[in-house]
Amino acid sequence: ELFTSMAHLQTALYAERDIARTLKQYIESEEKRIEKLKSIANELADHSNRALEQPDKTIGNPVSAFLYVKRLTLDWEREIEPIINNDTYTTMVKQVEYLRQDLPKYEDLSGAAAALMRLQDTYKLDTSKIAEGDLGGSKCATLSAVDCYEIGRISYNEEDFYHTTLWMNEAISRIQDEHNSTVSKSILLDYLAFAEYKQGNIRHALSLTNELLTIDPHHERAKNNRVYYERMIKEEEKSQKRGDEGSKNVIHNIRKIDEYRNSDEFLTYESLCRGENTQVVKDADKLKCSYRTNKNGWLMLQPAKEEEVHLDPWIVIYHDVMSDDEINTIKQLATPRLNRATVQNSKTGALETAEYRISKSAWLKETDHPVVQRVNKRIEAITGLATDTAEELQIANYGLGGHYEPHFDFARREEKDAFKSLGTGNRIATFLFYMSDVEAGGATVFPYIGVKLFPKKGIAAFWYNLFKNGEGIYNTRHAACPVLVGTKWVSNKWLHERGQEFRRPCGKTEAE
Ligand SMILES: O=C(O)CCC(=O)C(=O)O
Ligand SMILES: [Fe+2]
Repeated sequence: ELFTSMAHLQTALYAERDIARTLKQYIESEEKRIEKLKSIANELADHSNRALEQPDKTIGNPVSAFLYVKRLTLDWEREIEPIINNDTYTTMVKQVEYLRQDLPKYEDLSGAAAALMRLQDTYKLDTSKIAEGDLGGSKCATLSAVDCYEIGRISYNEEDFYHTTLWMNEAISRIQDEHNSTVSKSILLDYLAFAEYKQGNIRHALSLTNELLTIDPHHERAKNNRVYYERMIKEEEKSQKRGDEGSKNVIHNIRKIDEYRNSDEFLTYESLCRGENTQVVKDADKLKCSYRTNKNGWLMLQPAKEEEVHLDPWIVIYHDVMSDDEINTIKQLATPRLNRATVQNSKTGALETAEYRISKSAWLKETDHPVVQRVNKRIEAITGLATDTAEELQIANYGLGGHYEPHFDFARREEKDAFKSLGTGNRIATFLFYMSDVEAGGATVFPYIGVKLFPKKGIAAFWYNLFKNGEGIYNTRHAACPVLVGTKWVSNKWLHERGQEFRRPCGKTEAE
């Protein structure tokens, strides 16, 4: 999901800046051109005025006649023509078109709306609070009635009538306080009534339609809908009198239920994201903190600050395990096009956008970068496991609403071939660095065991995904909660089975 990535939006900010520069430059050069055109026009007017007073004098004198003809031919072509026929405009249009490629597109708009609705659901936020820009973090923007209407329309087009209702209602309540909104109440009522009908609330749909008809008595669709809703309600009442089974024939198939979103797992995931203590975390009183040295020279000098957050499966956090400098370097290596520079072409004067693009795949090859090597060595020292390069550090940048639904990091039995191409076996363990603080949201949660980890810049989480016999530890199922306010950077290092024979010998059972 590119559109929720902060890095992507940041690229758009650079493009926006460059478009502004292009426009300003264009305006400046056009202003100069207009000045020149003005003086050309004045000159022509002056000359013709003077000459027309005494045409004979001007045209009759061979020298003046020569100069006059020269002025309108040679000089015209050399001096005037380039000012009149000038392609600054076309150049500017092309430049803006080029830069626009990096601006958000319509699919980004629906992505941003989807992110808002995801946050609304997961964090149980009031629609009006969201519209007020009140998301629990810093507040900076509010939504107008039209903005709410547009969000409602996006949901409507995706047949998400639940959110359509919430946002159209919000638009209606905002329109009362706005003077000249560009959306009318009757349009909002029209959408709202239909969304209510689609959710099976026919009586409510009818009363909204009646309200619409008091505002706009000639609304054709509303008149038809009123007849239709009234007939449905009558039929429903008739069948109820006859004692038929409910009103199934009327409302069947109207409600679209997203099964997964209503599953226990998903509901637990969401409640953990909200920070609720849904489950009793087993053996929470036995958790310990310690300094880990592993008799390793490097760790002896600077022990890893280990904090247990769960015993079985074993999940720990390491504090201060990545420095700000290292974090900045890794972010920079992983961010495409953030190091963009805008330069001026010396010949044409046009602005050119030079891209020092470091794509993700380029990053994957940068295993010899000193910071990457240092980080890998640290993981080895702390975990006692070898870091192969089958999967390099993976960097993720979650923006608004960015999330990752519940999953296992290891390959299940039935997907034996998942990591075959790597040739290094399954993911034995996960080392997950947090490279930013997150203002609100963005926790890593483990729905089966009730563990929630809140991001903090410089810490890392570690857990084994596999028992010693290679079986997957299903209780490590985890998810990344949607980012509510701020941006979240994490870096994953997956450790594989191969190469660990002496470091973590295989066992016949789960434990040993
Ligand atoms: O970002 C997180 O909190 C978890 C990420 C994760 O689980 C993954 O990338 O596999
Ligand atoms: Fe994961």
